[in-house]
Amino acid sequence: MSFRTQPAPVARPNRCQLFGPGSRPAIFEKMAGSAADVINLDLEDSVAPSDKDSARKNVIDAIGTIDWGNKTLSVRINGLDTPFWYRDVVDLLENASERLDLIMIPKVGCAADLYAVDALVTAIEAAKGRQKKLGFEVIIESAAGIAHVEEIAAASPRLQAMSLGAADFAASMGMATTGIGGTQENYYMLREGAKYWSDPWHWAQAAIVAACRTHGVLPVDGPFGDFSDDDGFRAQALRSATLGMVGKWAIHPKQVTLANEVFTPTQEAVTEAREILAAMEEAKARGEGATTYKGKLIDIASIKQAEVIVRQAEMIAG
Ligand SMILES: CC(C)(COP(=O)(O)OP(=O)(O)OC[C@H]1O[C@@H](n2cnc3c(N)ncnc32)[C@H](O)[C@@H]1OP(=O)(O)O)[C@@H](O)C(=O)NCCC(=O)NCCSC(=O)C[C@H](O)C(=O)O
Ligand SMILES: [Mg+2]
Repeated sequence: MSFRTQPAPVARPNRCQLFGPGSRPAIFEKMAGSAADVINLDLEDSVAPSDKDSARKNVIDAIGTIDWGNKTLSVRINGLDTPFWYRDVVDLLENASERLDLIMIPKVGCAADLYAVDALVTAIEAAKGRQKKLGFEVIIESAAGIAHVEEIAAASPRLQAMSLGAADFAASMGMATTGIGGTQENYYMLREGAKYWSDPWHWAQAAIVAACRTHGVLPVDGPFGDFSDDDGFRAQALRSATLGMVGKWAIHPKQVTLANEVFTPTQEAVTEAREILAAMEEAKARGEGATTYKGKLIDIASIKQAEVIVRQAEMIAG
């Protein structure tokens, strides 16, 4: 381990982030009643430009009037390249109740993007005497975002989570696909006539996880567009969880259960992790740093791996 230790991210469940357009208030109660840990009310790309003002009003009203339970409540503002974002921030901070936990900043490209929003938020919080400090989450969904991912992860103490936005990311990178996440037909290796599909999102996910873990931010996988494909969603989510991501977006309510299942450690995994910890305790008592568990090597690094699973399970159980 470096002399600089790895900071822990905020300790709250983030297995599923359920999105809904701010222009569709009829679904807000349904979102609040879902099993998602995080609710994202959207002012950005699911809202037509002509509906931006009314969506903002819907969202501000809903923050204060709907019972969101113990969910983390987030609003996705418009991008910093639009004429809408400053009004989103000003109206939310001046008029929304303090039930709002986070704003999500889309299409961030550099640390200065967060600096700009932080400056505005900080000024309004002080002017309005808001007691609760607003948190941030960001989406990495451009070539600039992934190129500057580490400086973005380090950019603001308000930053709690970072997601990969596969749709805008693919567009910005010039990727030859209209798919949002998942397997891409033409991304395969060929060996002796057989195709072996690879994962075109893998490298960006790994870069996001590394940047997030370095700076104590939660890494999250973004949308999976084909909500009729449960197996495809599950496979994408399992890959993300294996890489170190803590959750995934749902763009339809049927994806919530799938995400919660994948990002909740199974009882079997928790039992095994606890057994590894117990085996290492016994090894330590014998003065050994390494031992075997079910015929495999375990050592001091195994303690840290097992602790990740146990901590996650305990945090979800509350
Ligand atoms: C995708 C949808 C437009 C589908 O809506 P709809 O046609 O109404 O679906 P269903 O008829 O199957 O709905 C079944 C019931 O579920 C309710 N419903 C629908 N959507 C939601 C929701 N998001 N939350 C809660 N409940 C929902 C319906 O009202 C039906 O209820 P009932 O009649 O009582 O049975 C729609 O799901 C939708 O708008 N999804 C969210 C879209 C969104 O927010 N997109 C933005 C995030 S993804 C993105 O931006 C890309 C990213 O930035 C990137 O670059 O990668
Ligand atoms: Mg996007």
